[in-house]
Amino acid sequence: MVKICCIGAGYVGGPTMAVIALKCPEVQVAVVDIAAPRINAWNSDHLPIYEPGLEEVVKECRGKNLFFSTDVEKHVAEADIVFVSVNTPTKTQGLGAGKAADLTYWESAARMIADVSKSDKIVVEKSTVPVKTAEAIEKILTHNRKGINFTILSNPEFLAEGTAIKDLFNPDRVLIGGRETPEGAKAIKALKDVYAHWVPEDRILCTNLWSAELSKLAANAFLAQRISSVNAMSALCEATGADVSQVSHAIGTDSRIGPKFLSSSVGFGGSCFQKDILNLVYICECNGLPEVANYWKQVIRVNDYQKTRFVNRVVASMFNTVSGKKVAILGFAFKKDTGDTRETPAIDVCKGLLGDKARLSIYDPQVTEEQIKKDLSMNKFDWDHPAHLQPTSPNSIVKTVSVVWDAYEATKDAHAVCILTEWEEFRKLDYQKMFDNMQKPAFIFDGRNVVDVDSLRKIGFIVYSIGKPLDSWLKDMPAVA
Ligand SMILES: NC(=O)c1ccc[n+]([C@@H]2O[C@H](COP(=O)([O-])OP(=O)(O)OC[C@H]3O[C@@H](n4cnc5c(N)ncnc54)[C@H](O)[C@@H]3O)[C@@H](O)[C@H]2O)c1
Ligand SMILES: O=c1ccn([C@@H]2O[C@H](COP(=O)(O)OP(=O)(O)O[C@H]3O[C@H](CO)[C@@H](O)[C@H](O)[C@H]3O)[C@@H](O)[C@H]2O)c(=O)[nH]1
Repeated sequence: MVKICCIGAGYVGGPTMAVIALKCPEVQVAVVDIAAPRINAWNSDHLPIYEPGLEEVVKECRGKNLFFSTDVEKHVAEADIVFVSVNTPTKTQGLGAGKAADLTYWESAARMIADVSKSDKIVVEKSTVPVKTAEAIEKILTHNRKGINFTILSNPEFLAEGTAIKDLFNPDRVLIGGRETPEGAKAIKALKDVYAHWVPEDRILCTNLWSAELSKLAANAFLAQRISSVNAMSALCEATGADVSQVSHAIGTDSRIGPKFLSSSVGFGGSCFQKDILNLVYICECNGLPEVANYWKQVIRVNDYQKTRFVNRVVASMFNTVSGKKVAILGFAFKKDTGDTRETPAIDVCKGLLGDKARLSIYDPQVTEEQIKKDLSMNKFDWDHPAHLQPTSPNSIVKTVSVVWDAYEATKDAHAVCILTEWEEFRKLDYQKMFDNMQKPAFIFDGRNVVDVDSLRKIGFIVYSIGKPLDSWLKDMPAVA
């Protein structure tokens, strides 16, 4: 029986291993983590992450060929294939701070693999890492190897949160990179055999190690670039009277451009895009390519501009001050169908409004009060570390923030509503009821284009919807980003 162990029971390790266990009943899969609460949650009825379809898959396999454990060393020692899916945060200190990937967790996992192994192993990079990381990992493994053979593969993950199970069941492609040696080819085949249980052969792409590592960073850079491009257009739409949804549709029908990933928003969030682009920028700089670095840096700059532009629009529209005013925030997760808040644009928007002394009432169907308060008190990049290394006590900024479990409660007596996540339920709210219970003039700032602007204007709201033709009220109160 092939034994797989995955180090890191997070958003990637948990779902990917659960799907491998489901699709390969004869393979034994152990997912291990240093965070005991996370492992306990995986073993309970309340999984540590919300992801449609995940619970069913876990329940089907858990205890049969899928195990969650804190006994990292035991399961690594027993495994034939070890996936490493630990955090690879942005460095906050020292060389490359604010850009380079921090490989502390990866390195400590590699050292532990070298220490506890008693048999040959394939070690798979599942985390997103800088190109050429495999070379460093190989050095750590082989330096301590005691006659054991380690073969390293790169198998980056392309799942998106909220659709992780769908993406894993039916991936556009699985990418496996390995050394162009007989051992490398043998290891690639072993991993390919796992995925071939359910992924068609022509969708399993095999490349050299560096192409696989770089393709992951390149894919995220290209995806984020589309969003920054459409968001840049949204500012021009507002200035000219064009409608960004119509522009997206018009350009997306060109088959060379395609319709996906052209939805204008308050900015992209999530644990990956910003981190991976910063990492790419750093690699370009280290390779003496400042023009290439600047090109990609601009994707992040436009994303920051979009969030600032949104906050400025809110404040400028409300007579240039939100001091003491109640502002309802609908949606805090970085996208719908997830409870994940990592790098969510809601953090920057809320911090911007709090900076102007607003009182916030926040509602998100999947995010807890504890998480929101933690996010609003944390420093940039602190979130991407194992739970026990994150700050715990919220600071004073969160005193003017309340978190409620209902959109109507959040908007009661509010001066304005900001929609920051595109949850389906926000399309179906009773906006008349909401309007009746708000201060007047009542404002809606839709950062996700979920509301029907015309019907809300008929109710009496002053509506701002990103990239849409401006209300005459807003035209008279220009926001300078
Ligand atoms: N979240 C996504 O959608 C996504 C998609 C593709 C790739 N990635 C990449 O995958 C990697 C993991 O991302 P994630 O979202 O699953 O992160 P996560 O924070 O949810 O999970 C990482 C887990 O690794 C554990 N860990 C860290 N060091 C460890 C060690 N030495 N031994 C055992 N466990 C350890 C942490 O406790 C944590 O539970 C990152 O490199 C990320 O960029 C993420
Ligand atoms: O047209 C769009 C599409 C997305 N977004 C935003 O972009 C962010 C990222 O969305 P998405 O890519 O769907 O989610 P992630 O889970 O961050 O997935 C991305 O990052 C993962 C981690 O590397 C990759 O594996 C995935 O392929 C890649 O899509 C979210 O804030 C979305 O709201 C937009 O603003 N407009």
